[in-house]
Amino acid sequence: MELKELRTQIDQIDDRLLQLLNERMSLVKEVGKFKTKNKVLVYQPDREKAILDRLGDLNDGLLNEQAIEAIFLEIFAVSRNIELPERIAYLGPEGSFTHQAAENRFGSMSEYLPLGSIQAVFETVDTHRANYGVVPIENNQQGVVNETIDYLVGSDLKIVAEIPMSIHFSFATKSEKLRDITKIYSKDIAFRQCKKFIDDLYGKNQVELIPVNSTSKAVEIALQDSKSAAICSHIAARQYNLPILFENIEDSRDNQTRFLILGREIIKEKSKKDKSTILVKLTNSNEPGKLASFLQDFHQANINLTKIESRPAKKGKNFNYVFFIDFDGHFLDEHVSEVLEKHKKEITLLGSYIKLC
Ligand SMILES: O=C(O)C(=O)C[C@]1(C(=O)O)C=C[C@@H](O)C=C1
Repeated sequence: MELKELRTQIDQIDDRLLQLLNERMSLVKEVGKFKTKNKVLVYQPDREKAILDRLGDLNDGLLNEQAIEAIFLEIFAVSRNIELPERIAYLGPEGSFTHQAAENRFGSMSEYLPLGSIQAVFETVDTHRANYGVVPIENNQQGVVNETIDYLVGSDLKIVAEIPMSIHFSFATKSEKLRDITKIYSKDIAFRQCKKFIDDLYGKNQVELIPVNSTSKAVEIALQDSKSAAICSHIAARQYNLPILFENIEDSRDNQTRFLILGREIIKEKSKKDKSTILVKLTNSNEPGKLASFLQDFHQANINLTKIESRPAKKGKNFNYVFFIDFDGHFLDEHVSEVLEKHKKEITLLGSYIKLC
């Protein structure tokens, strides 16, 4: 078939796609009216996941799972904005990996607020200046982000979803010849994680590695100096239109960060596979066996604990601790609700949400 004919057919399909998308959005608008009237949350991650799963099972064409997900996450984001414009606060700066995680989930239609600290993200959601907040909670190479746990302990915000994201670095530069590059800018940690790539490309000592505060800053500098490059997130390079020469240059493919989406209300709908997060402040926690007997109740109810972190309670003179616990199951599951009820004085439920990792 001639190119012209192929393009005519593509145009016809695009016309149909547009019409179908608009039909979809009319229905979404009705859903929005229902939700406003009945005070139901706009963001329903379990419903989105169910749609993706259904489409994945149905699919027998050229699109792979990631492509379907990317297209539909963008459609959901547009839908949510039609229902109610969303404003997302995240730990900045722009172009950070948290920004990338937020955009992956909330799409390009939402309004984004880059903030300078995890505390500011909590405050902004708490005071209704944003609908949701996105913060990192742990990295599989470097452990938990204590600051996030500490603010979860001190705030009324809830966890509405988790976003696991593989951390990939890109090599971006204006230079057309690799051998012209004399300086590479990035965060310290990024140099460490891309050491093999840099050594392979430049050998030892042929290029100066200059650490800066954020990978977005690295991009800004590399944009000014065509004899330099930045090691950065994909989103940062794209934002400043700095050409990416190599993608996924990190030494280890296992580098994953988990982010949390924070909201003001707990998600009540269950999905096929949920997890929950609770905070536990044991009364008389110094009594021997207190923690063990508390955990035993979970074990007896057949609840699988997947994480337990302890943080200083920061109250009183003693060494008291708050436990941050993740387990499989939803707070509405009978076997879970019984244990939560038994320990209701000691437990604060932070949320039940779809388990993605
Ligand atoms: O089903 C809903 O509750 C909707 O609001 C519709 C829709 C969608 O576009 O399919 C949009 C947002 C929700 O997060 C889930 C699904």
